[in-house]
Amino acid sequence: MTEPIIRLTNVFKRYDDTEILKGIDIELEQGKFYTLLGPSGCGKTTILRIIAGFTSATSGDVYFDGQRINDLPANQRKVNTVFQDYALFPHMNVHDNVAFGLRLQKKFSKADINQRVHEALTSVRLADYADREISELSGGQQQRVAIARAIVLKPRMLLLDEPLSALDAKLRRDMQYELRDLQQRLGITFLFVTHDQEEALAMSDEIFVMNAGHVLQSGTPVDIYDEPINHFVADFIGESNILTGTMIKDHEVEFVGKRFECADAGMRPNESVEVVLRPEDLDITTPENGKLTVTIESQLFRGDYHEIVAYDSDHNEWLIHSTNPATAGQQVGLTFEPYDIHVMRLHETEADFDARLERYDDEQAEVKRP
Ligand SMILES: Nc1ncnc2c1ncn2[C@@H]1O[C@H](COP(=O)(O)OP(=O)(O)OP(=O)(O)O)[C@@H](O)[C@H]1O
Repeated sequence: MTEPIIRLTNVFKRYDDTEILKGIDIELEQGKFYTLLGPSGCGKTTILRIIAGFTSATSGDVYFDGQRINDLPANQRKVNTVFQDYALFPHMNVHDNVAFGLRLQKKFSKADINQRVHEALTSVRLADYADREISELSGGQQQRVAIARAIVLKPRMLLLDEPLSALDAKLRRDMQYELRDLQQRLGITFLFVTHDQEEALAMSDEIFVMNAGHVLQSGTPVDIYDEPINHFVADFIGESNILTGTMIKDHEVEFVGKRFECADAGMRPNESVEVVLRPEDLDITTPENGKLTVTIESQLFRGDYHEIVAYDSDHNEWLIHSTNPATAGQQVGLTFEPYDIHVMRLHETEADFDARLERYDDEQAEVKRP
């Protein structure tokens, strides 16, 4: 394997008596789109700041291309940051904002600077806006100037700290496509910070799900969505029905007093577990054709599905995205497939989880999604 562009090993960060990062190990490969995802205050920005060199790790190591860079000043690192508030200079026009970092380096001719600014503005589709004042731009355009200002320096890596949070929903979605497209065109590594799980799922090659100073799980959006490692991840990513259950034996789990075939394996017989079923993997049918009977509490029509809330005989609440409508008070059967059941151990580390999946991968293939 080629050397990762960034490697953090056992990174801790303490402010006064508070431990903000508690042993972060991450590796980022060249040319991929990575996202740090987690609730406010979990330490995402602190990781960016350590990589950028704006703050240092209390302990642990930071490598860039295999070289330890803990003590390298920020301005000598081949990374640039796009901040949440853009941090543009309001008294300069678009061209001068983008040219600022190049001029500061004092090694480029005027013609070089003009050429590079033009290229950067073209990349973000603002080539015609070079002479505009910042105050004459929309929020989305200002965001693109901030990105142009970062990429004009030709960094090997771009750090993006919640860059879309100030935009309205429609613009935010457009910018998600644009950023993803830009990353692929430039071929440089992006490390993107967000607390928005939909944004992370839509944009990333790989996501690091964080909580309280730890990376809980890393993987592709599909891996994390389909195989959340624990309750926090299952709850944070997408919508979930999470139930307590018992793993009877490999490929057989019990919940709500019934036993079901499932894909999971590698737990102790009769081990207590949690079971995740995604609302979109459930549908409703007649009670006799269902795997479980539930009573409908309410429903909302959402355009392409009916969002149903129901309760089972153990009083667990179920969220169902059904293709069929239902009426409050009605008893219906729930349908789902063995591969829609995701079983989680109660206290499993990511390393143990990965090892278990690898061990049981062949067996899982038997009941996996076709
Ligand atoms: N300079 C500092 N001094 C003391 N505490 C700090 C400092 N910088 C950050 N913190 C604390 O560290 C914790 C993590 O902050 P960080 O900005 O990394 O979180 P985050 O996950 O990026 O959250 P958000 O999405 O709200 O920005 C927070 O509790 C914050 O108050």
